Amino acid sequence: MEWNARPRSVTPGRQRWDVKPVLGRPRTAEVLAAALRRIPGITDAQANPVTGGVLVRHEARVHAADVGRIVRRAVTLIAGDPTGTGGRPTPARPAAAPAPRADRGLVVRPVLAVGGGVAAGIALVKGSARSRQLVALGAVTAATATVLRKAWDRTTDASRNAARPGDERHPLLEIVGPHRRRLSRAAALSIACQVSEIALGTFLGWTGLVLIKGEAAPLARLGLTTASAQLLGLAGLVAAACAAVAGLSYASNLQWRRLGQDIEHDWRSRTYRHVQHLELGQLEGERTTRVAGALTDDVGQLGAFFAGPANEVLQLGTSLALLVPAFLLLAPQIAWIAFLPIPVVAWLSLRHQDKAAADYAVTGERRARLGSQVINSLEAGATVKSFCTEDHEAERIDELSEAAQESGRRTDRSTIRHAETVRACTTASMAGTLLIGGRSVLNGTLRFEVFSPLIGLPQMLLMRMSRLGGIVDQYQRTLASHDRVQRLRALPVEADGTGGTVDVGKVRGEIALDHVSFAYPGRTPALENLSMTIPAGQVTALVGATGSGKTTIARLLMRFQDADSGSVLLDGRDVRELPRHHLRHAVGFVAQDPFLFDGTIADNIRYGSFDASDEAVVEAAMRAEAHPFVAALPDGYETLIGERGAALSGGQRQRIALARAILKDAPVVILDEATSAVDNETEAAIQRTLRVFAADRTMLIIAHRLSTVRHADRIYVMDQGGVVAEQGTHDELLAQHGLYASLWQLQAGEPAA
Ligand SMILES: Nc1ncnc2c1ncn2[C@@H]1O[C@H](COP(=O)(O)OP(=O)(O)OP(=O)(O)O)[C@@H](O)[C@H]1O
Repeated sequence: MEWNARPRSVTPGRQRWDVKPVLGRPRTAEVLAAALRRIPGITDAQANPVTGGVLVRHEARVHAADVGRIVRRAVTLIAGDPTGTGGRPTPARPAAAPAPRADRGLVVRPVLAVGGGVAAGIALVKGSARSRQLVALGAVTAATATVLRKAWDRTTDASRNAARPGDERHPLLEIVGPHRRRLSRAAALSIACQVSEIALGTFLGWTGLVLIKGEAAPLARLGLTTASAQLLGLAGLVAAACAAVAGLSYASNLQWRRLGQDIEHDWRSRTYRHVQHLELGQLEGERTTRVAGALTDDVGQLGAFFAGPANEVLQLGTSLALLVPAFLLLAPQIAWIAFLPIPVVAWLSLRHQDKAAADYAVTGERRARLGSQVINSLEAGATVKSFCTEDHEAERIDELSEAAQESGRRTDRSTIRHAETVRACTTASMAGTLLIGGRSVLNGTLRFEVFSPLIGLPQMLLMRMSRLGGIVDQYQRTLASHDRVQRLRALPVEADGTGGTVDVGKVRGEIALDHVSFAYPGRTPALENLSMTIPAGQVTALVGATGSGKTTIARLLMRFQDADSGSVLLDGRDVRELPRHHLRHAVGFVAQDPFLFDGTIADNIRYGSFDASDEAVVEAAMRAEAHPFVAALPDGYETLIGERGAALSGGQRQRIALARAILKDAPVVILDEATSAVDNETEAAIQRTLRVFAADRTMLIIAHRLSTVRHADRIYVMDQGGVVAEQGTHDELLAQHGLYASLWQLQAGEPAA
């Protein structure tokens, strides 16, 4: 039989698999790896479409066999293999799986189990009816304890994600964070509400008793001797219990919802703050939609769990805490059947949880891809139309949407199947309680007065139990969301220099690169052993081949990236030692593709210099040659420019960005192709004003158009691999008859002198 996934090696915390469906399919490999990485407890996953190998790293406490099941399940979902075994007999545990945690329990538990089994056997064969019932109850309790213990172990293991090593708190406690007081308030109200509900159920049971038997003994003991007095008393009690249930339910629901909102707001603000301080390289390495998803859907899920399912869990717990002792005290002979569904349902939920982990991860990954593609296609509107590829884009979305729909359908199927199985179990148990309890009443071993009020109570509990599947479902989603948010929060923030402060007013602006080498991850070096000086108070230009590392130099100076070796110095101090904010306050930077925010022109010019006066804004715009076109707009500086400045031309956008940098008034200014989109005449005007602006500051101009830099004090001509091919003034470079001279000849159409 053909196989889809089989383990190649299994060592503690690490498994290698051969996975056929990823062979020669980079996209499938990517989706599988990303889906596996989403699963709580799996710290890393790589899939190689060339070799078909999948490497999974996981936390030490997650069992190797569980990881094996998850990998198979995810492969099955992605490959569409309905058997769920990868087409190959599934070994109970991958070949070299590590032994389960060695503890004394390995010896003690079997001994206890064998001893308990023998004792139970004797009681069943030789004991009385009562002892048989007690054995049944003991078995139910032991099964419940075992399954719940396993569930708890798993959830705590799953919570220890790689992002927070050493943090032993349960993820739910971590999610609640500082809102424990509200949680306690909400929990207290829920418990009170639950007690009222059980009281209401008991009163209704007593009402039945009065109607059938003519009296309810507990009420007679309260002095209500006649049936009509008891009914009247019960009416009052029922009304009071109803009012209490309604009031407490309202108050507790309000508290839970507020708790959910507080948690959501708190996590969103803290996570967004963290994201803002991430290293730029890290942020650029993450898909925007993925980050946005974590900040919206995932933090929403954290709050939603507390707004709903957490309350249900507590209500279920309270019902159990009240009903189990009540049954044990009053009707131990039917307690075992009333509570039999608990271990069964808990076990089913656990099994479902195993499957759901992989299902949700694959579904989530496919949805993320769909969302990302939708945004990409919408943003590329003009490109799509110009290439007439509307249908192609629609097909791409169709394909991704179908994939998401397919895995969503599978997830829904297994979730609904689980919920219905749980319902069947609880209903069967309800019927069993009625039959066995009824038989006990008939044969006189259970008094009707005791049985009557108890009949309705487990029903309430079991109805809640039937929602356990949904709660586990939500819990699973919450853990996965928590894990994704934590992974985002585990990305490193920018480290700050410790070499003292920088007084921006005193920065001279001398920049030096000293034997700098730098390569972007996985790429050949962008700069190799580069040394150059950018003197203070002068205009220096970088020109040369595309991809020769000009922008990279600016990024190293801004500390968007750090050099792999060598150093970048500002006024003789290594930029890595300076506080990033001080350094960036000292440098004005206009990027190749400047970003304009959705807002007015004035807001955009003022961005970062929020206290600047209107006059200062207009003056900066004049220096950037932006004023004439802004003044001609009907709303002038108050004109709204749309997302990314969509309502402006490329050249207009550049001038707004230039005005923003001018307003910043920094001692060092870097212009990276800052005027590449403006016409020659406007650029000449900008250069004239910039010459005045540059008089007392250091200016680094990166440009392809040589007319932009011909007046620079020094020009560096860069060549591939980040090396300086030539340097000098415009005239000196022309006289060299080298690379610069030929570029000039090409652009200006005039030969070098
Ligand atoms: N974020 C990035 N990740 C990986 N590689 C990058 C990244 N940015 C730039 N590179 C690579 O580094 C090299 C230098 O790029 P850089 O942008 O510094 O060149 P440039 O001289 O400014 O080019 P251009 O004149 O076209 O703007 C190029 O090979 C480029 O592909």
